[in-house]
Amino acid sequence: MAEGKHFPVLELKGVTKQMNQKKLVNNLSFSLQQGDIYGFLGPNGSGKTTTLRMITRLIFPTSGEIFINGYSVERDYRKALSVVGSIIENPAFYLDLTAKQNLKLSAELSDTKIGGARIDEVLEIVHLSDVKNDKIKTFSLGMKQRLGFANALLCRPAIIILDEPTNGVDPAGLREMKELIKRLSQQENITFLISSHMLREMQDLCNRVTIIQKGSLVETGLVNELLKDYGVDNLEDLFFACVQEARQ
Ligand SMILES: Nc1ncnc2c1ncn2[C@@H]1O[C@H](COP(=O)(O)OP(=O)(O)OP(=O)(O)O)[C@@H](O)[C@H]1O
Repeated sequence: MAEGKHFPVLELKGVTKQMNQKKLVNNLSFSLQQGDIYGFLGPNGSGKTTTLRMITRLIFPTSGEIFINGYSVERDYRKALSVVGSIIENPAFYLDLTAKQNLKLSAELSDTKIGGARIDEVLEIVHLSDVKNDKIKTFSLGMKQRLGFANALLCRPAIIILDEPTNGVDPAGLREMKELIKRLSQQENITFLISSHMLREMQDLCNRVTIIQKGSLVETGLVNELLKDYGVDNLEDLFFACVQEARQ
């Protein structure tokens, strides 16, 4: 962590992304504290993926700045991104290699030094030790998803970023994923930022939400407090109350 004072694990300060005269993300500011599970919500095309891609430096903001543990993603990206595990695009694994071989390859490509013991450790955390020597082509989608988590865990991240992780996952896989996220948040104190349209699942999982629309912040805060403020009892109603209010 940057020296001196306590920083949010992730902080966006007035971040804007403009493309072809259009503001895909508009002056967005919010911050994430350690150990929380954040839902990142918004209608289709509201700028969630664009924001997550800026946080992980796949694209650059037009203006504004992003900090991770106090380090600027633009100016100090090695330090900033060394604590980020992300699953933004679908994790692409080599189907003819085993789970362990895939993680080994990923570890070799990483900026951080990752030993063989850590590879075994992350496979254990996601309960894939028994099949670590099986080829990925024999894996179910749920197992591939867990391997994606194992891959994100390799660098001992402070934050894991997930872009619509529930897409195509069956109910058993969904339950497994939610349990895994809760366990990692509690036991490893990992912060999660999860973009999703599955509001019921997000209600089970998240203690905080950030809602955006047309690239702009609509609401951010503790789920329980926002439910009270808006006089609703579930995240779906909260979402529509926020998004409709912003439309007017
Ligand atoms: N490379 C690009 N060039 C121009 N416009 C883009 C580009 N990428 C995304 N957009 C536009 O930016 C807006 C925000 O897209 P983004 O994918 O960030 O939204 P999202 O909230 O993740 O949407 P969804 O929930 O549908 O995944 C959309 O209008 C999209 O068409």
